[in-house]
Amino acid sequence: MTYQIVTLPGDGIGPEIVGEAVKVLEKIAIKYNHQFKFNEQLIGGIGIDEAGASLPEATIEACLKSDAILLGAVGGPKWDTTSNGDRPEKGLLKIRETLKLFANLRPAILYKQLKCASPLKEEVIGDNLDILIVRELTSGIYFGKHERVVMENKKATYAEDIEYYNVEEIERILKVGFDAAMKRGKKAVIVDKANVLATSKLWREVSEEVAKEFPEVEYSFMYVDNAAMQLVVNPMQFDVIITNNMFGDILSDEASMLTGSIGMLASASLGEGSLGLYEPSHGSAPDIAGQNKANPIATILSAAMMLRYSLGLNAEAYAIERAVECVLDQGYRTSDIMNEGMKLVGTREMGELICNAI
Ligand SMILES: NC(=O)C1=CN([C@@H]2O[C@H](COP(=O)(O)OP(=O)(O)OC[C@H]3O[C@@H](n4cnc5c(N)ncnc54)[C@H](O)[C@@H]3O)[C@@H](O)[C@H]2O)C=CC1
Ligand SMILES: CC(C)CC(=O)C(=O)O
Ligand SMILES: [Mg+2]
Repeated sequence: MTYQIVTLPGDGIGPEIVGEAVKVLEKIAIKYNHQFKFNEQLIGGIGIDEAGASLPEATIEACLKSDAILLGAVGGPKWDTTSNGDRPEKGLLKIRETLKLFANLRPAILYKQLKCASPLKEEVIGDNLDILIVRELTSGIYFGKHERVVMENKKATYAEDIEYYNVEEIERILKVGFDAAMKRGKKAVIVDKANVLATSKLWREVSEEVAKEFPEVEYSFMYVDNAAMQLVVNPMQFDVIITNNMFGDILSDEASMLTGSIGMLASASLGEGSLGLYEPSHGSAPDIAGQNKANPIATILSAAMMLRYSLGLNAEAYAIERAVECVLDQGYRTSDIMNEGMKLVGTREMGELICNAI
């Protein structure tokens, strides 16, 4: 069968890690007799440089015609102050919004081989850590009004960012979260700041209603400040965490360290249909870009999620996940997950090793 895949390498380490994930998908295509047609498009800083926009029209058109999208990362100091107000991150937010990808699934899974790569004590992370963060992705403060008003009297200058959620937006992400919990450990924690925020209070009300549709799911609420602490004190208490756009962004970076590195955390951004966007949870890592140092595993595992969720290729997704485990079993590590006695490899070598293990 033939599948159309748009690749959006983006900036910084993006091209390096997407390159390795494409190699892995090419190996899958050979082994399982599929055809993946890759169509590379621009997004982020390179979009601004080469096409004058962080999300060029041609990219949107290609994505809409595709079966799935694989993205690297966007951003970098070069574009932190552009003259027309555009910046790489705007392209990322816009593609999520345009494709209506409201549900961001970020699994923080500890590979047993990486227990000692985490800065947390082994007894804290346990043996089977597997948390799914379900993050709302197309609303909240990232999509509210952002304004800066400069007054003549400098002291009166102000800026504001508005957090907005309506019932429909909250309901649909909660349903994704509760549904995921039903297929896992049947436990959901809704993370908010309901002791302060009106939006969080609304999330709680809607949660009580949605929960009635999932009577088997044991659910509770937790304030985000406590959740940040609980994730490092007792991460094993969590099964599914459901939360808003900004809290999910922050907590998923924190949860990544339970797995050893942000370079291990894959993600899937999904909407109502089968079209999805798959990307590692990390950014463009300008500090290591172009040095063959980036860990490509988060992107490779995101490609596995793409096979599972958008293309329905479960066996193939599983083959990638097993290949990653096999390479970790053999002791190969990129520098972010390196430990004594292990074999240090670069981005390209890690990609090759995973291909060879398929
Ligand atoms: N989805 C996206 O495209 C995102 C883009 N960004 C953008 O990325 C740029 C850098 O942001 P930062 O805050 O530094 O976050 P970052 O996630 O790019 O990097 C944070 C730290 O993690 C390390 N790191 C990240 N990915 C890694 C990997 N695969 N292997 C090994 N180490 C890895 C980096 O070297 C750095 O030390 C900014 O322009 C930011 O706006 C940030 C987050 C998400
Ligand atoms: C750069 C942001 C817009 C996105 C982000 O940090 C993320 O999705 O993890
Ligand atoms: Mg982030």
